[in-house]
Amino acid sequence: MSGRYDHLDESDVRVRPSRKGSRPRTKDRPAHEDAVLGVVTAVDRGRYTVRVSDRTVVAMRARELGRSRIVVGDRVGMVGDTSGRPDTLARIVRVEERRTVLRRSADDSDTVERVIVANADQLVVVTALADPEPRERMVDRCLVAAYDAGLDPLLVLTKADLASPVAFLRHYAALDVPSVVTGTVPGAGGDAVDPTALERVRAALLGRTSVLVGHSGVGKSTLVNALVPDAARSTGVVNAVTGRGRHTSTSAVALELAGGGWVVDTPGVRSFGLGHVDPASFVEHFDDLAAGTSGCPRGCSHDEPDCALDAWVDEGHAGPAGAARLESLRRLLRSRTGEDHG
Ligand SMILES: Nc1nc2c(ncn2[C@@H]2O[C@H](COP(=O)(O)OP(=O)(O)OP(=O)(O)O)[C@@H](O)[C@H]2O)c(=O)[nH]1
Ligand SMILES: [Zn+2]
Repeated sequence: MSGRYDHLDESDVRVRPSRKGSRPRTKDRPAHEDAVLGVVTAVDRGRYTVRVSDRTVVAMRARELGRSRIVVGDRVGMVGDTSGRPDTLARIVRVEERRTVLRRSADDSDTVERVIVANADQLVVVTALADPEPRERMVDRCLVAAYDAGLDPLLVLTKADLASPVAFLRHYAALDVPSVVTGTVPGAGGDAVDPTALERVRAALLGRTSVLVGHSGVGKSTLVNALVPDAARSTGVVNAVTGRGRHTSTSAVALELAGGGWVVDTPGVRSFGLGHVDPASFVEHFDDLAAGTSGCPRGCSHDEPDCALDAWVDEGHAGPAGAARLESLRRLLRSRTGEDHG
């Protein structure tokens, strides 16, 4: 980003719609000092849907932005017609620095990573307790992706009306991953999410930008529809065949929660390529273990006989949960590789 705006924070930027028909500014004036700021909520074939405080603007990218990608969650500055009226088109002239980036690569050996969501706070891993059976390995991989991206993980366990969460949650006890259990009201049809459970989910998402990921059939759409009843309308994309408000594109879309916060649905994302995750930096997410790695051989995978973490844990430096924490760390590290991409 240009250093020209370093002295500005968001509240300094004047937000006003540009007048219709205003002329392009001359080259030597500060570029786009009157840009209107917004958050990208959807991307579809070169058209960006951008939420400004009280309106939704459709924009295209200005040529001056070059090849850099703009993704859901990006905070952007726009010029041109930012009124949001039908058939108007604004121009995105800058993208603010990203606080976090959630990436995916097509698979573990793929070095081409794509940012899928910018500026998210939380990665919500939606897993059914039954029908389909929970896939621990896929959950592990999502947790690795969350830690790596600097997002807080949250487990949302659906279909508690069909099976108990106790056994599944045991796998995650040592990781201190927060979880919310939800289900539908028995006998009320598959789509009536239990209101008390829904409130717990809502509370966990309030005021934050949360990216939802989950395997097909786990009840992600059911949950999104319950959280954002007008989801279909607000995305403006309704499947012509089913009419059920399914996204026809596979790109992420951000939905605004009543009360504040965003839910980012990622219809096409079932897993994350984790080839870029390095064991040495990953262990830093485990404060109690990271300090014990100073005795490790150079380039230690932390999952080999010479790893110093076994002794560290045996000597009690990581507390009573140390052994379980180390086992969990190693399980997550192993989930990076292998065939099952969930
Ligand atoms: N018993 C029970 N059924 C549920 C629950 N949540 C969703 N379902 C049902 O599970 C099925 C799948 O739910 P969806 O919300 O479509 O799942 P999804 O995760 O969006 O899956 P895709 O549409 O394949 O992406 C539907 O038949 C729902 O009615 C739940 O908590 N309990
Ligand atoms: Zn080690």
